[in-house]
Amino acid sequence: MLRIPIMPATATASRSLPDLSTEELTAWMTAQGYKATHTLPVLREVYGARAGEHVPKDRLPAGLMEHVTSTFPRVAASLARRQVSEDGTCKLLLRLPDGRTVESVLMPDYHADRAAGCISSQVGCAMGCDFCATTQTGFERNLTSGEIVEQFLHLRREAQATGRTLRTVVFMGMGEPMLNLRNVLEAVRRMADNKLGALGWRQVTISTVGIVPGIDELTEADLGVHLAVSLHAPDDETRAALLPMGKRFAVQDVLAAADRYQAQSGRITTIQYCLLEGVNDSLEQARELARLLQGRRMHVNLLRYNPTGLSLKGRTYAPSSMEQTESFLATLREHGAVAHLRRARGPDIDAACGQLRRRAAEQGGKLAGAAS
Ligand SMILES: C[S@@+](CC[C@H](N)C(=O)[O-])C[C@H]1O[C@@H](n2cnc3c(N)ncnc32)[C@H](O)[C@@H]1O
Ligand code: SF4
Repeated sequence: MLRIPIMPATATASRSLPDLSTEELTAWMTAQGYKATHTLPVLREVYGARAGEHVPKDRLPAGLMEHVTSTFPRVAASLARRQVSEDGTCKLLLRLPDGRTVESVLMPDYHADRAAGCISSQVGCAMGCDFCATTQTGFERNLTSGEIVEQFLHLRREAQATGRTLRTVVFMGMGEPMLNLRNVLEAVRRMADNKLGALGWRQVTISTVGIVPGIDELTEADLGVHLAVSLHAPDDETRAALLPMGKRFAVQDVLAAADRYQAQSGRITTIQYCLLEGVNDSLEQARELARLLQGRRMHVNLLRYNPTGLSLKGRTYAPSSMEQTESFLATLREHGAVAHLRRARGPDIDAACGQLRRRAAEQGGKLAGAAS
């Protein structure tokens, strides 16, 4: 099987606790004279749903947590910027130990006590999708598994501060998760391992621009997370004009890989479709999309486009009108597709992925991380 090359994560100087694998933490603890059986309670204390509460203190030797966290901090990333929208969406810009920055977003749920988190897998992105702000500053590096998990911990703290529980995590922030799959899966294991008690597998969604070997590796990994595929057009020509990866992987091949994932995991695949005026929002395209999805266990998530200024190719995209959006949705449904319109989040802040980071860079003179 064709394997995608795994771009190595650049190691950062300091290591936080989320950066350590269970085996690494166990090795350190036993070298310090603690029992290997104390690893799990320590990890539960850090990642558990009610971190710090549900592990009775007397099950850990006195001073162990302090010893661990003074050696390996709970988080190494610091908060560089925070934007809160009128709708409660909260966008964080986190500064990594090497000075680079990534975005993570907390989105309140319809349930007043729940929230969803959107996290990044890479600093920047190499995929060059024409309407996405993330890729405009290029690709800098993969995030380590710890840096991914730390976003989850930051968002969970934000959620807790507003009386919410972080219930789901989607990899829809900066970067293409399939090109950093080893670290993404390692992070997912730490966030969603039942033994650690933070989330469940089905509370995690990995979104991809449609890297077929990556989807197949996810199938092999057999974790039972949800898969989202960013399709954005039903035909290869329109898709390839928007997403360069569309030239490499045809629509039918991407959907066939998603079928394989669905057959193995039992999970319904989400098809992400960002409506761009005059580009991919005709009713004929809606009919074609519905035809493609016939007989497949997939549902369409229509996204409102967040304008981001000039595109990579120097184009200016506009979101489809509400009228056209509703007609597109109705046409999909009339032709048998299961489809929903995703609520626009944080329209009054830099809601599009990559925007806050870009603005911070413009205001700060240069991109964080380029400081060296
Ligand atoms: C930022 S990507 C990250 C995950 C992965 N790289 C992917 O493409 O699926 C998450 C989703 O946001 C969409 N997106 C990117 N820029 C957007 C924008 N300006 N407005 C609305 N959606 C956007 C992408 O097409 C994709 O469906
Ligand atoms: S849409 Fe996804 S794959 Fe495309 S440039 Fe943005 S982050 Fe990268």
